[in-house]
Order: sequence, then C-alpha cells, then structure tokens
Amino acid sequence: MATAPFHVYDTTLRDGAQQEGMNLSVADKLAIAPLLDELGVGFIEGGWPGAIPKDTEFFRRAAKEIELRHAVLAAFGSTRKAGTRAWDDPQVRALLDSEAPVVTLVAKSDVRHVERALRTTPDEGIAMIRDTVEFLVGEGRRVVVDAEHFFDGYRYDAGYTRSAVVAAFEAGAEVVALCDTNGGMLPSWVGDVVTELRESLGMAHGRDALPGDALLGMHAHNDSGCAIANTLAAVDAGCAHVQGTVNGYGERTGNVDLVAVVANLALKSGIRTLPGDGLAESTRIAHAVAEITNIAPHARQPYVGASAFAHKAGLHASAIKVDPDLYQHIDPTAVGNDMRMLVSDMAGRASIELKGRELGFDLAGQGELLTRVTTRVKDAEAQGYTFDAADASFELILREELTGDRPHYFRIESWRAIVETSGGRSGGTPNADRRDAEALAEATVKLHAGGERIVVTGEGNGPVNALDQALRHALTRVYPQIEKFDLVDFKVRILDAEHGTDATTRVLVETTDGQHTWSTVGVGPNIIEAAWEALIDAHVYGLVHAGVDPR
Ligand SMILES: CC(=O)SCCNC(=O)CCNC(=O)[C@H](O)C(C)(C)COP(=O)(O)OP(=O)(O)OC[C@H]1O[C@@H](n2cnc3c(N)ncnc32)[C@H](O)[C@@H]1OP(=O)(O)O
Ligand SMILES: CC(=O)C(=O)O
Repeated sequence: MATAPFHVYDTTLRDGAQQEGMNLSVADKLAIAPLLDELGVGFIEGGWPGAIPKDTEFFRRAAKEIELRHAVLAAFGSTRKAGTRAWDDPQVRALLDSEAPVVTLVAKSDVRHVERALRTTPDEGIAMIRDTVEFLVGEGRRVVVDAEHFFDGYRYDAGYTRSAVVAAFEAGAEVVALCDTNGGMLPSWVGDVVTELRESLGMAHGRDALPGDALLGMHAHNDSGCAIANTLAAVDAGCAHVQGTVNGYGERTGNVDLVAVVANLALKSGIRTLPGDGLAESTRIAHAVAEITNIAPHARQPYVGASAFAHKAGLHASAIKVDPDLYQHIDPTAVGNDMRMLVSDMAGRASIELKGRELGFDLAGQGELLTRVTTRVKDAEAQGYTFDAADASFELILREELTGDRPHYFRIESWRAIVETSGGRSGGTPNADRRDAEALAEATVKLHAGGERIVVTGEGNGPVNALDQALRHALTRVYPQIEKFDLVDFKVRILDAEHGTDATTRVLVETTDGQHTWSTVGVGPNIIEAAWEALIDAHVYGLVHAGVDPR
C-alpha cells in the first residue's frame, strides 16, 4: 500500500529569522541549511529573494555551495500586487530568478485584510492568488500557498477563505498551508475549522484520503502558547504538511517548534515524518543551530532542552532507579538527549546513587555512605550551596566521603586580595576612575605544593581575577596541566539579600580544559571568599580528572 505523503517544512531561515534580535548572515544561513537537511526536513524555506538582498544572495550561493540530501529549497514571496500582472511583478520574477524549485506564496485569505491592508476588492484578492500560482506553475515551479490569517478569516467569513483555498488548488498549488498568523487559536478551534474545510471541499476525513497530490498544511504561531497543540490538532483533522522552525524561533512569541511537532507525531502518533536518523540527532542539531543563531538554547524546551530529562526530586529518583520509564514520557535517546540526575536539598539516597552512577561511581548497597552524602548535601544547600548547577563540587564531596579525604594537591597557607580605589588617576568621569581602580586589583597567595613553599602575587582587573591569576601561577609551577584550565563563566548571586551588605554570597564558576567543562560552587560572607572556594574546587577537580597525582 502506498504511503500517503507527509511534508515537514522548515521556515527557520525565513519566519524564524523574523524573531526579535535575530540577524542571520548569508554565511549563517548557508551553515544552518545543511543541519536542517541532516534533520531530514523535506523543505527549507531560505528567505524572500528580491525583498531582502541577503536572501537573494543566499539562493544564489546555496545553489552552488550546498548539497541537500533530503530537502528542496523554497523561495518565499507574496502574490502579485493588486492591479498588476504576475509576470510583470518584479517581486514575483525575483522568486523565479532564485531558481528555487519550490515557491511559497503568502496570500491574503481573510477578506478584511484584502479590503483594508491590500486596499482592493475581494475578487481581485482571489485573482491575485490564482494568477500568481498559475504563472509560477506554468514556469515549472512547485507552489505552496501560505493562506495568511486563514483561521481568523474563516471565523469571520468562511466562504471567502474557502474561495482563496479553492483558487490556489485550482491554479495548481500543491499545498495550501493554513496559517494562524496571529497565533491566537486554540486546538479545538483549529480541529473544527480544518474538519469543516475538508468536508466542504469534498475531502474525505483521514490523512490518506486527499484527492490527487493536494495537501492541506498548518503554519502555527505560538501567541496563545498553543502552537504545538494546534499543529497536532490540524494533523489529526487531516493536514499532511507541517511548517515550523527549529527551536521555535519566530516573530513575537515564535513559530511552532518543529522538532517538538515531529517528535510528537513520530513517537506518539506513529506518523513517520523524518527519514533516517534525523529525530535521534535532533538535540544535537537544535543546539548546533542555536550556536549559529547565537541565541542560548532554552533549557526547558520540550524534547531537546538540557533540562528536558533532568530529575531533581528524590522521590522521582527512587522510582527511576527501578525503571527510568516511570518518570519519563519517552526514552531520551529517541531525540538524542540524555537523562540526568540533579543533586540538591530535594535529593534522597536514590538521587545520590544515580548521580554517582552518572559520574562513574557504583554506590549500590552502600547505604551508610549514601545517607552521609545526602545529609551533607542537604546541610550545605541550607547554607546556600547549590549542587544541581555544580556537579564538580558534588563529585569532590562524593570522593571525600568515599575515601575519607580530599586529594592533597596543595595546602593553602594564606591569601589576600586588595583593591586600590584611591584617586582615580584619570581625574575624569566616575566610570573612567573605576576603570583605573579595577586595573589596580592585586592578590597574593601563599601555598605549599610539591615540597615547596610558593608565594605569588597576581594582578587583575578585579580582586577575583587577581586571585585567580595568583593561584594559577602558583600551582602551575608544580602542576603544568593547569595552564590549560580556563575560567569561562562566573555567576554571582546574593542570598538573603535583606541582610544588605551583610548578606551571604554564592559564586558559581565554570572552568574548561579545552575539552571538558565543569562547574563548581563557593559560598561566603563576600564575593571574594565565595569565589576563592569555587576556584579551589575548580582546580582540584581539574587535576583529579587530568589523572594527576598529588605532589
Ligand atoms: C505573515 C508574514 O510574516 S509574511 C512575511 C513578511 N515578511 C516581510 O515582510 C519581510 C520582507 N519584507 C520586505 O522586505 C518589504 O516589506 C517588501 C519588500 C516585501 C515590501 O516593501 P515595500 O514595497 O516598501 O512595501 P511595504 O512593506 O510598505 O508594504 C507591503 C506592500 O505589499 C502588499 N502586500 C502585502 N501582502 C501582500 C500579498 N499577500 N500579496 C500581494 N501584495 C501584498 C501591500 O499591500 C503593500 O503594497 P503597497 O506598497 O502597494 O501599499
Ligand atoms: C505566512 C506566515 O508566515 C504567516 O501567515 O504567519
């Protein structure tokens, strides 16, 4: 039996790029397109050639520079202008010139938009769709019509929106994507409208009962927080083409998150949407796209977020220990993600045992040790430590409880940090004075390592930086591996802020050796003491993992 076609259509490079703050270069688009292809989408909407110079350039270069295995490129544009002819419209010609095999036309299907935004008659609105589709199909292009404001238009004047859809299909469009342009629909509304439309067009219900190659599609925005649900409702009601963006990028609150849609369809509804292993690679691909867009991935994003399969509550861990599926909706590897245990004051012994396993320690059957570590974590968290963001500090506690001691790489004799703020030398603005003062931070560290007493003074643009420099220089003499360590992130949080300048401070430090990154935590009465503790943990953990023996 032939399988009914199902289209996955990506618009990250066009509608996704309409997100506030996103500005994709041609090189960015050329780098993202192969990732989308690797995911396995069938269509990549590259942009609007003729309207946006970068997009014209993208199509010119994409034809020569990228090879797509699964996807075809779609050029996006609008129907001809009112009162013109499609073949004369420079914007329509630019779509042809892009040489994209698919052209997607945004077409007004809400009569209010035709009359008020296009300032033309309802009949001319329909003619604009018909002429433009006919012209492009005549030129050998596959045409998708994005029926803009379809759902709002349908609720206002169903007859007109239906005429727009019929005109598009009669003129040769392969797909009409029903757009919730303003993103305000609810799933039941979408389901009802798609069902009613299909019935009125004589399309039997069921995905594989569509006449010929004509498909209805769904293009959802997330303004009501229902974009994923609306897309699934549309598919349930008979749409067989879904549009969306990776990571849900898009104007305002974004477009539908395409990965979540295809994962739901494939893993929950048994609709195979992507060829090959695309879904199992989707976490890596979503994060790789985020690197290029330079927008930090959202940890709580369904399926691909870093927290999507992270478990914090002790009771969850105790059940997961028996069977992970008791607390997860899918096997995370199906989307290339991982289950993680978080250690915090909500941990129980099972959390510690599973976290230990994740870190490479078999703690099964060590009840006493698990109780000791659990109690220590809870006590430390009560003082302000947080281990769910500082795995490395937790591992040092675990090692200490396992062996009865911490590795003795060095012994600190004393340290101090000074910030000289007197007399900003520029004698100028407060900011310039502050800059001068920061340049004067100085720290001295005295420690014992490798049988020596080492005294080093470091300078930095602030006291923590100066301490970091001094500690690093002192330790490098005995442990040259430390040269590779680099502090990449530093976060400060004032706890019990109502104490004012007397409050407790927590510092989280992220360190890398170029290959791995680890996080440590320190708590103290001030930022310098808290940072010092986090820095010490960072160096000890780094040395342990570099396989270095204490000297
Ligand atoms: C729902 C969506 O997100 S669709 C995608 C929207 N994306 C973009 O707008 C990004 C790219 N846009 C652009 O670069 C510019 O807006 C352009 C080049 C398309 C048009 O720019 P301008 O010629 O300066 O026109 P402007 O943006 O002010 O107005 C849009 C024109 O298109 C017309 N228009 C709007 N939608 C359609 C449509 N579906 N079919 C035909 N014409 C349309 C409007 O009536 C208006 O015509 P007018 O100039 O005769 O008044
Ligand atoms: C076409 C489109 O992006 C929309 O209607 O939202």
